[in-house]
Amino acid sequence: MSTSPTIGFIGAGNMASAIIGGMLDSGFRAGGIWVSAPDDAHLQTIRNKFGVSVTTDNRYCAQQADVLILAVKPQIMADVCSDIAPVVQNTRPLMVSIAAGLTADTLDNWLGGGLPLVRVMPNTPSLVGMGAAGLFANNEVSDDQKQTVESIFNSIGKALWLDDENQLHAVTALSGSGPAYFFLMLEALEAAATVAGIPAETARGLAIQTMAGAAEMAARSEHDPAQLKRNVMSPGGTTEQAINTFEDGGLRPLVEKAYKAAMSRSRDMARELADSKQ
Ligand SMILES: NC(=O)C1=CN([C@@H]2O[C@H](COP(=O)(O)OP(=O)(O)OC[C@H]3O[C@@H](n4cnc5c(N)ncnc54)[C@H](OP(=O)(O)O)[C@@H]3O)[C@@H](O)[C@H]2O)C=CC1
Ligand SMILES: O=C(O)[C@@H]1CCC=N1
Repeated sequence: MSTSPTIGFIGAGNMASAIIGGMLDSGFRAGGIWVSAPDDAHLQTIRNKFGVSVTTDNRYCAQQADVLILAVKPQIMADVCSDIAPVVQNTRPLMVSIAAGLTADTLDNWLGGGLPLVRVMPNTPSLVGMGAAGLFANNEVSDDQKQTVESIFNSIGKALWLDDENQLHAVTALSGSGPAYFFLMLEALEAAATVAGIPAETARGLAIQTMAGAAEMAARSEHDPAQLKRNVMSPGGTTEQAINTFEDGGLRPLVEKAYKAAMSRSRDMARELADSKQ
């Protein structure tokens, strides 16, 4: 693979935009990126924002790419794959899918078989260079190609390889969906502080800074999160009251239940989508 491969994106939504924005910030060339999606007006917005090349023709985008990132909803992936299959069977780019649930075998089957394919479960903080991605490669992927995908996702955050594709369900429920869990916490904290009389803007600013500070501390500290939490809880103080309220209200089992619901949905999607096109 060349040192600066052309990267194609099929799909131009939330996740493709997050990855492209992060890649450009980290020094990838806009001239080396192609994006395809059905709505020309939306594509023009993407082109104006990022300076990338755009087309409404998925096959044309596929033809340009050394690395082709499939960034459409899982439910339309089969149609997209069967449309581009003749092109990619000819040009044999490194295929990358970021879709939740869809297995490498299912995707490879839809693409005509035998292609190098990496499944990635990224997340939206990729847009600000703080993404977290789990990666799994099928047997056709060379070490060189692995390095290429790793360098793309490391450029927008942290990329970690998995040996077992099944673990991607667990990663989806952790870091793929995870940003939404923390946004929910921000919403709830902001609402509670607003009810207590703090202006919404101030409440949001303090809540965000607190979440960012706690994450940075957890990342840098030699202590585990339980110890860091105890360090905030002065005996007989305020934090203890809040933490006891969370524990008594069943926050831990609720988190586990929510996590399992996301993981189970990922498994169900894999089954439903594989069955739907057989
Ligand atoms: N959102 C997230 O946090 C994460 C999402 N993912 C995965 O990423 C993938 C994309 O999700 P997300 O970005 O949120 O979804 P969006 O709905 O935001 O984006 C989907 C994109 O696909 C485009 N599209 C629709 N039909 C076609 C077609 N036939 N050919 C080409 N493009 C098409 C849409 O075009 P138009 O804009 O014109 O409608 C849109 O740009 C999913 O598979 C999801 O599982 C993975 C990790 C995290
Ligand atoms: O909710 C979803 O299905 C996708 C996958 C992970 C995050 N968003």
